[in-house]
Amino acid sequence: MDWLWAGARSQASVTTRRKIMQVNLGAAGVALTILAYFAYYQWSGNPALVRTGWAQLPFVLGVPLVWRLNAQGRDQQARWLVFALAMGGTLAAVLAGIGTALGAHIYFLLFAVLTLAFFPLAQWRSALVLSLCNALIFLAFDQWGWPAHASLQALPAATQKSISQSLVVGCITVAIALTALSEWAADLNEQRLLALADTDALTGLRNRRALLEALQGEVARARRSGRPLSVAVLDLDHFKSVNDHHGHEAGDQVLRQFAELMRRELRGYDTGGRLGGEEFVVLMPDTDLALAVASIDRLRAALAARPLAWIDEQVDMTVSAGVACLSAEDEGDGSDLLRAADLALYAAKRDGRNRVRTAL
Ligand SMILES: Nc1nc2c(ncn2[C@@H]2O[C@H](COP(=O)(O)OP(=O)(O)OP(=O)(O)O)[C@@H](O)[C@H]2O)c(=O)[nH]1
Repeated sequence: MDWLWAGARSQASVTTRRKIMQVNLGAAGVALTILAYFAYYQWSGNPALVRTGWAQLPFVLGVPLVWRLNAQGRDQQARWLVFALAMGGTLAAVLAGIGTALGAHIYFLLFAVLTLAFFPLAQWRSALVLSLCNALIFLAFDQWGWPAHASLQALPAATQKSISQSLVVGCITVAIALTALSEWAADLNEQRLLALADTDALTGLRNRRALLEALQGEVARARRSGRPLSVAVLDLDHFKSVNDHHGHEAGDQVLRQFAELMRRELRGYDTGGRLGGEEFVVLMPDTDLALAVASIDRLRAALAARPLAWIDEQVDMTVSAGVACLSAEDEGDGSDLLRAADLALYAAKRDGRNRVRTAL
């Protein structure tokens, strides 16, 4: 799927991402249409159709270039190129053998409409120029026509009619497929953006915003069900010295490796996230204080037992944690619970680090 995202990932604007993905899809549509007709024309054995297939084929070669231009951030050129390929391919087909008698030039009408969808609003002039060009080419062919190759004209009227129908059906199918696919791509894009908004870029864990939102949800759930909810705040010990001795990159790597350890060690229904800096949080629904402490202590022990790796060096790391539990009698909300866990964390630091303490 990388070809679809090529260039869209790095864009800040949702609209630009969407347009880039549409162009990438459009390029795939051009390639598939040309290849499908190529196969059909070769199979027919009619010299005019065979010629038409070969005349269109070179335009497929430009499709990877569209994806590449998008990947390089040259999305405007990519947009023009995809239309140049589609228009060039159709023009070659009409002029090389199929002519206008069978209605192949209807594709120019399709391009006239698609242009308006593929160009962002900010480039409406380009879109309009290209759309008008396509509409004019269609009208010119429709008015004056272009003769088909003799061998096509020699085909029985019924065969000519079915080819003509297949071209119209093909045109409609391409339009529907591209519209549906671009909606699907936009949807994927939106889901991806939503996920990104909840994700900490460095560790891939939930970020502060998502954690606080999940915490409020879990508190409400715990209140409804009367089940306990535990929260742990964890802070890597003397993390500053990792940055100071090994550099900021090493610090980042340590944070990523700790996040990986959290994923491995935590239970499936716990939610881990990074609150910021070297501070992490674990939400443990349906978990009383004793069970939560045991769970977090297992994570602490796993980190203490295994140095983290940074290039050829080993970084000994430990973590301190504070755990608090919301029981049915407690009145406080999510922030109170987090504050209690934070106070317990300070106690763990004060008592010598590399330990788990609980809120009173
Ligand atoms: N590499 C890296 N460092 C970070 C990041 N966020 C915060 N830091 C650093 O983390 C360090 C935190 O240092 P302190 O708050 O003094 O805590 P500590 O050294 O872990 O000491 P204790 O918590 O008392 O054990 C600071 O030097 C920050 O610059 C990050 O995303 N990457």
